[in-house]
Amino acid sequence: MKSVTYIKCADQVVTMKGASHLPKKGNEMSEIGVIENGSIILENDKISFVGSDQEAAQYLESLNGAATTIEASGKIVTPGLIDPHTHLVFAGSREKELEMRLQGAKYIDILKQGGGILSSTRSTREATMEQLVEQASRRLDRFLQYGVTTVEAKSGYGLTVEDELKQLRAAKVLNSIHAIDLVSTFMGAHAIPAEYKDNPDAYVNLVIEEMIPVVAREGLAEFCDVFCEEGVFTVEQSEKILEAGKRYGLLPKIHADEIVRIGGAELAAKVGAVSAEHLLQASDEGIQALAESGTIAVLLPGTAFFLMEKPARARAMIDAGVAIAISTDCNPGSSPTQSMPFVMNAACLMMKMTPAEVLASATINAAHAIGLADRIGSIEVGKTADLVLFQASNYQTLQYNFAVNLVDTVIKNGKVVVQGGSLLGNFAASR
Ligand SMILES: N=CN[C@@H](CCC(=O)O)C(=O)O
Ligand SMILES: [Zn+2]
Repeated sequence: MKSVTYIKCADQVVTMKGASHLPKKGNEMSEIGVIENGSIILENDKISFVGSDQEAAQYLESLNGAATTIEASGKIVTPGLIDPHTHLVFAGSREKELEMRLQGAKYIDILKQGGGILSSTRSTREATMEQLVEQASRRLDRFLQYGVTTVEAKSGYGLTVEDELKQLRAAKVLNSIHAIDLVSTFMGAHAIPAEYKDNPDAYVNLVIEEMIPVVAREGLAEFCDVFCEEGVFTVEQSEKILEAGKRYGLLPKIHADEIVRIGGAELAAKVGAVSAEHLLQASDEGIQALAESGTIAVLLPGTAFFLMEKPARARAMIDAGVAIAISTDCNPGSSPTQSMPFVMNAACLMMKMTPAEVLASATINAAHAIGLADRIGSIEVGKTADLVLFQASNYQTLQYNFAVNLVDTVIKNGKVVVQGGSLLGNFAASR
């Protein structure tokens, strides 16, 4: 039987209407399609009506059947938040590195000394796939409570064929058991593993010749990502890996210009990357190149916060016409958080993005960054019913009342999965 849900008279419905073909850039990022006193009707897992409450009542009558009503007065409704960049599946934690960094150690030097990503690689290699699923599903529960309904997840803590596959298979299991939808990215080029320290090119060959073909053959990822960084993968190595991924149908993404400006943004444009991530050090030329290639800048202000660095130049990017998405970068070393709302606050308060731009970055533009904008990221008829009801009477409050979780209700595929801020267990991970 068809289920009908009537979300009645929200103070605001933030629709993000009209950007399913191309991401919002420049001034478009401020056009977020707010309907005052708006209502939404869901039929099964799809949105079938968005508009004024009066029109909604008429539409409901035409359906001629019972509907479940969710009173939304005193709340706003947005599309489900989308996190387009996480390293969700890993074992272990690295709080000692925070202490080291507070005493002056640099994030990249900890990696060069065999810690950092390589420390998480050791723990992840030791874990079974079931243990990875168990640990990541708890993180997904938290994402859901923060209003996130879709998450991209990268591999990159295995760094052997088998361990990379183990991480990607864990993500596949999570996608099938958890309410949150996952999109997978292969990131075997996340670090040079210790056993290849003296022969990084041999590891690049392993990624290209063995890892990429098997990941593609097993259908375990949609995207291929590389940590293009001084002391990690060079621009040349990164290009080879991303081009190899493209030959196997894996769309390129790139961790670019995070710590040292080595031309990662320019490379992203050159290979036609879907997105370039981090970009703290991106040059004016790099930003211009991203604008021209239509590559989305996925900015990670929570990472800049946690690494105590200056964030990316979001305003310069918006002025140049680059489309921006934002993300938690959830990972054990540089951003151990699942809080999209906090990251949204950081985007506003550290990068001076307006509340409207922030919401566009966390919804429709994030959907574009993971290739799903035809299905999610906006509240439009025909789209998947992924929605968040926040305890707020206008969208600006989400950035004003900072570091507070204002999520009241989360609807995923037309079903309520968070109510009154609490997970409804039967929809969360089945553990
Ligand atoms: N910078 C590279 N990769 C991750 C961090 C991974 C880690 O430190 O474990 C990032 O995006 O921040
Ligand atoms: Zn990352």
